[in-house]
Amino acid sequence: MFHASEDSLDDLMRAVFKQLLNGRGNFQVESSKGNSTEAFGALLELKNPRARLSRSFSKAKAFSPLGELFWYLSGSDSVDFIKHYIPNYPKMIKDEVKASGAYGPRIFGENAQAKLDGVSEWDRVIRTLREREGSRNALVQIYDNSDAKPKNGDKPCTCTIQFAVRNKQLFMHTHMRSNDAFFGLPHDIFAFTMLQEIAARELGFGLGRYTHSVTSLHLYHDCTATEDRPANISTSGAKAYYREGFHDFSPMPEMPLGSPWSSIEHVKAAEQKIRTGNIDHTAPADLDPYWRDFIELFRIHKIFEEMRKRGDDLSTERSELRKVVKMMRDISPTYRIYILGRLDKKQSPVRDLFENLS
Ligand SMILES: O=c1ccn([C@H]2C[C@H](O)[C@@H](COP(=O)(O)O)O2)c(=O)[nH]1
Repeated sequence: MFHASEDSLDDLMRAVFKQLLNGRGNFQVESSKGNSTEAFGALLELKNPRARLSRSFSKAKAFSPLGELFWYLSGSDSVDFIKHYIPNYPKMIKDEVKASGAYGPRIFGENAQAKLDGVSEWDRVIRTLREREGSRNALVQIYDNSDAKPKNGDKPCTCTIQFAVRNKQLFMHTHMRSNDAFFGLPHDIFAFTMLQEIAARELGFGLGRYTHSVTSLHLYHDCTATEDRPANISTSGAKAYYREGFHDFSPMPEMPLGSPWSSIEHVKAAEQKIRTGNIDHTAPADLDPYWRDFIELFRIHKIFEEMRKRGDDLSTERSELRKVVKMMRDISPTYRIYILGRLDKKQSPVRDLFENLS
């Protein structure tokens, strides 16, 4: 069995890549999604669940995990929604319209209606822990037996998410049947630890540790694109990441105290407006900066997406980039590296535009 317990997502990924690139006892597995090296039976622990974003040169991504989180919170199974943040999604699940394995509807109800009515699986878990802090029943089952039946359907990789209160702190444990160490793992840990912090705030407990068990934790071998699947650069990517050495440690800001759900509703509404074209949509004035930052990041992502679709050259100064610089001044410096990562900022004038940020 492989296990690792670390302070940050980067330290955890480093331990996982070390095992999958050079460790003992791994399996070589052939699957329809490509050949991979697998650690069978893995247990990971993130001691500081707020250190959930990579600060590395090659894996520092915030936009796609944040987009995926709000896809879950919206209870959506729309491929159109998630492909705005993860363009390869339709190819990965082989469906252009509906992600049948989407987690959001299973946790919060379709389009989060059950959450709005207070009858979702999430609400049941929260009630369970309110009634009895020591409960071992506060879990949501995501993978269902019926998922095994559709032949080519998108099957959830997550089996259960479970919460528990210990020493007045909210702990969370996720079990996954299958986890892609390079692309899936950082997204999954980000989303699940955010759900953990949301539940901790809703219940009024501190944030405990996050644990994550996986039956098949695997690293795909590099391969070129075929008609059926996109190219994969996981193994060379993991090697490049490993060569970077240790990364700086910078946890995300703490979520404001109190139930976060009214703020989440504001961000959900804003995300939808921005994604569907209203790029200038701004947050309500009284929204806490923690949540306002997410809205600004969604706006910045939309600006970059529009530029990418038009094929704009990101090394020249343009009005959209000046707008991004202006927005960056008002959001937490934690997120700057993710924004800079979207630029070809090595040359002036873009370099000067972003370096003069105070
Ligand atoms: O939240 C998710 C969803 C999917 N996957 C990866 C795991 C597998 O590489 C692939 C799904 O393939 P199967 O296990 O269904 O064959 O997607 C994840 O890592 N995390």
